[in-house]
Amino acid sequence: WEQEEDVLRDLRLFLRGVTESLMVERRFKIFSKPVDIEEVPDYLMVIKKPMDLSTLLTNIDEHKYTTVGEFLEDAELIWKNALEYNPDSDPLDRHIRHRACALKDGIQTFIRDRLDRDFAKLCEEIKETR
Ligand SMILES: CC(=O)c1csc(NC(=O)C2C[NH2+]C2)n1
Repeated sequence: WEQEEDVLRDLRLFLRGVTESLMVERRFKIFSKPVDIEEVPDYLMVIKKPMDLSTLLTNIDEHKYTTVGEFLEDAELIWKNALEYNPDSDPLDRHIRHRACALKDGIQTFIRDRLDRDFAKLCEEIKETR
C-alpha cells in the first residue's frame, strides 16, 4: 500500500545521505569507484565480492535495499575487502587499512546518530511481508 512505498522512499533518501556523506570525503576517494582491474590485475583473484560507494548508490536507485541491514551488508564489503587486500606492513597497505577503518567508523556513527529505530523497525516489518 502507498504508505509502504513512502517508507521505502524515505529509506532510499537516508541511505543516499549516508553514502554521499562518505563520497565527498577525499580520504575515501579510493573507495568511491570499482577497483580498476587494469591497474590492479590480481584484485578479483583475491576479492570475491567487490563493492564501492558508487555501486552502493546504483543499488539504492535500483531499490535493492528494503532495510538498513541489507545496505550495511554491502557497505561493510568495502572496508572488509580493503583490509583483506591490503594485509601487509608496507606503508601503502597500512594507509589503505587506516582509511578502511575510518570508513567503517564513519558509516556506523552516521547510522547510530541519524537512524530512527522505529523507522528501521518499520522497514524490517515491510521486508517480512514481501
Ligand atoms: C580499494 C582497495 O582496497 C585497493 C585499491 S589498490 C589497493 N592496494 C594496492 O594497490 C597495493 C598496496 N598493497 C597492494 N587496495
